[in-house]
Amino acid sequence: MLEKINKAANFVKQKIDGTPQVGIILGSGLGNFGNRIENSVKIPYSDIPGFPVSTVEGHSGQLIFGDLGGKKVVAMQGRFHYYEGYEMDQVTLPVRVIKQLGAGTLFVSNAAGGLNPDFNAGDMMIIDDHINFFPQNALRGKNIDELGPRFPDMSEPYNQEMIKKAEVIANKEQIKLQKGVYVGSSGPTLETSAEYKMFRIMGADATGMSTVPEVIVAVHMGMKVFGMSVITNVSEPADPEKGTTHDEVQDVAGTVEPQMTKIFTGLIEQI
Ligand SMILES: O=P(O)(O)O[C@H]1O[C@H](CO)[C@@H](O)[C@H]1O
Ligand SMILES: Nc1nc2[nH]cnc2c(=O)[nH]1
Repeated sequence: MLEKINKAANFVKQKIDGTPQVGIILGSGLGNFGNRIENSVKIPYSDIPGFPVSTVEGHSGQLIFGDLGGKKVVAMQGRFHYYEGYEMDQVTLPVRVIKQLGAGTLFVSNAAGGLNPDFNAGDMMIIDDHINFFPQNALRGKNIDELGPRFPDMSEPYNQEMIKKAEVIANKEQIKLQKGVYVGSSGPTLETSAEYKMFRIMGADATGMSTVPEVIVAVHMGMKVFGMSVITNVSEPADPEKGTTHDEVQDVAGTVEPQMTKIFTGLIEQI
């Protein structure tokens, strides 16, 4: 695994000039954020040794390195999901490569279904905590001691200082922000009505099919993590007959992306 990480990181290092301080993972419909990165170098995943390829619509499949908020950043325009058939070490390989490139902070974003009855489609939620409901932990298998401990502490996976700063930025920019718990499960099915209810009873405010494995691996390596969900649909819609489609998920996320950009950029300026 270490060899795989180094090989991919060394390939990327040859293509870029400087060290990224922040890694950013862009969720479904949020890829346009990548186009806001200046002086960008784009590296298709298919060129990077050992990288999987994106198979989901709205995840274009490239690393974008460049300047944002006065810092060097590297963004994943497209992530890998467990439901695509990838093993957990493939899903999380880019996070390990991003750390190996030098980034100490990870920003994650996703499109998610709202479970909290106070949430509406189009809301943004700061991820305060998560529930790992994937069938496999991302760190299952022999621990890679060079990366982190066998039993990583998960009492505060999301950096509380960055959460407070994000709330200040949102207040100043008059952006409405929710805050809550994200539950990650494997998908690709969206939830039945009973499953949405179960996740709510478990204590979650939003649900999706990503993020948790990436965050676990990042925390294992001692990275600081900040996460945001865009609520693209809700578990109790006004018209229950309508259902949820991936097109709708991408459309709603796309309309909220400019606000997410303001929060992410504001935070990066303060790092
Ligand atoms: O979590 P991201 O990648 O934003 O995508 C979310 O949107 C897709 C479903 O429409 C699923 O992949 C779900 O996880
Ligand atoms: N699991 C899950 N993932 C999503 N991604 C966007 N909306 C949803 C949802 O309602 N459930």
